[in-house]
Amino acid sequence: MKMITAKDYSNMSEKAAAYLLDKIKQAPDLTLGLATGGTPIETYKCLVQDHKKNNTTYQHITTFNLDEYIGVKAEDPNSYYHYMKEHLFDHVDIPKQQINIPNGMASDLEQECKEYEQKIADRGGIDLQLLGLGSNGHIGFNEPGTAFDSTTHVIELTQATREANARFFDKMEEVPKQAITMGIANIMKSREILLIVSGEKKSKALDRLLNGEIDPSFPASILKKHPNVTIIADEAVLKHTRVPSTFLQ
Ligand SMILES: N[C@@H]1[C@@H](O)[C@H](O)[C@@H](COP(=O)(O)O)O[C@@H]1O
Repeated sequence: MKMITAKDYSNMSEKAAAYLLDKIKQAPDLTLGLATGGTPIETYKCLVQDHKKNNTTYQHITTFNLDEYIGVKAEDPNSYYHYMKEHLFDHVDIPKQQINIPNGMASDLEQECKEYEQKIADRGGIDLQLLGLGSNGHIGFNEPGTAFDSTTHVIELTQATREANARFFDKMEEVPKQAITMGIANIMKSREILLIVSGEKKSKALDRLLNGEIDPSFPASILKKHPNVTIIADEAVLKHTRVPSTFLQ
């Protein structure tokens, strides 16, 4: 794993977007794994600004989102489908048929997971996966205890995750209890991973990732076994994180 440091959230977002754009320019038919949550919002904003200014094209890009809430309609402002349209897809030239997000309204969720797996496989896997870090170490919605060899599956969200995401909803009761998420094996199979982490509240999690044991009780810990992970972290998170010197470029 290597670490790129950023001054603050904006600077982290600019660096993350520049990193992604560099890869997109090198391989315009890239298969990108995308994340939601608060952390990537400004990264997407930078991609949109770049698209407007420099015309970087997404015509041949294929995307796979990590996860989606179960029981939230696509048009609901809290669906990850809606989030992606709002923050990225409606503002760049990616063809709709190249966008993949699990369908949390599918009547047969097991079948939906299988089909999502197949779509990823048919595309030849993910080239570059963008990741955020949950405070409890979740990646995608792979909560603590999720098997490292898991593939796309239905997950019960922990109370901590529901509380962390409650800020996007009107009431706590509206926060879904389940989601579909790519598994840890899917994430680990991506050829490259870009993990973005910002803010003091993520210090404990980043510290555990960098210094703790590799253990399913902290799903992100498996990233240490991936051969090509880049972390972009801002000063606020790094202030209370012990960074082993081997991680610094
Ligand atoms: N499912 C998402 C993850 O993909 C995200 O990376 C993580 C961190 O979220 P945030 O960036 O809002 O801190 O939790 C969310 O619940």
